[in-house]
Amino acid sequence: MNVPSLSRPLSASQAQDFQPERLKLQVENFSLHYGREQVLQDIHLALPAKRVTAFIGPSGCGKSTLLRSFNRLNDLIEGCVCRGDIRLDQESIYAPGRDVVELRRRVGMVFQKPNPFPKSIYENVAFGLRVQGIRDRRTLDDVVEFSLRAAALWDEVKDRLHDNGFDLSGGQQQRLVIARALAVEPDVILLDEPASALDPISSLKIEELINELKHSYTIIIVTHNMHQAARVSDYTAFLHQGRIIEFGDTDSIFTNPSKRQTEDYITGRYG
Ligand SMILES: Nc1ncnc2c1ncn2[C@@H]1O[C@H](COP(=O)(O)OP(=O)(O)OP(=O)(O)O)[C@@H](O)[C@H]1O
Repeated sequence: MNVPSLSRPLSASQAQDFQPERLKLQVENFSLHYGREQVLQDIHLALPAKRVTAFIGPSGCGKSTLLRSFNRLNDLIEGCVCRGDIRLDQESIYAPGRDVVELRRRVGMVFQKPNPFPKSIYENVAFGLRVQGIRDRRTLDDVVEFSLRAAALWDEVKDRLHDNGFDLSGGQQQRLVIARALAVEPDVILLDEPASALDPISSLKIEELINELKHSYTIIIVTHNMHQAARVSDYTAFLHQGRIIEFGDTDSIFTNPSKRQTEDYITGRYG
């Protein structure tokens, strides 16, 4: 098989053809209902490792639902039923007996509104390790520093690690939440409109952070901001009424979409 260079984005057909070990997530014939309402229909997607994929589409088309399917957060919603499969590193995440706690450690999630815990900056980041029973101070210190550096927050908080997380600005809180997700060594980070509640400068900092993090993590971002999708993502999936209308490398989707619906959406004709 002709394996494209990882330094260049893939076209949709190349992504389908991509070597299995470099695919992080594969969605196969995936459908989801909330009660009687079908929200996702026959989704097929193949997402390469260590790349950023953006989900775009009009309000209510199912972007957040699809995002939540990658770490089975929808399981917590009563009446939610799904069919088909999602594989992480070739293994089904919906297989009977799958350890969902471990899945959510590997597939971390950051929401639109920063949600630090009412604890110190240090304890916010150390939280997941403490839950795992890790008590060794040196280990905790190292992971807290590593995670805060990786989230581009260390320099701003290193002298106030024992201040409450709520004392930070909104943008800093969002980076704190990202540090908390990084501390448990995820493979995948799901970002649901992570910058939409932030001011423009904080929003740009999150975008810069995403550009750094993609060297180490596979990232999926839901965003309503077309400029942001174009800036931060390598691939884009356009959803409409629960279906993937088009998926491909971001440059192609934004400059030369193959479907009329995609073009109408990204040029602001609807949605
Ligand atoms: N917990 C829930 N229970 C029942 N229906 C839900 C639930 N969450 C979402 N829905 C419905 O599922 C559909 C898809 O919602 P979802 O939030 O995934 O869309 P979205 O594309 O992310 O929308 P937005 O851009 O407005 O956030 C909508 O019709 C919504 O009303």
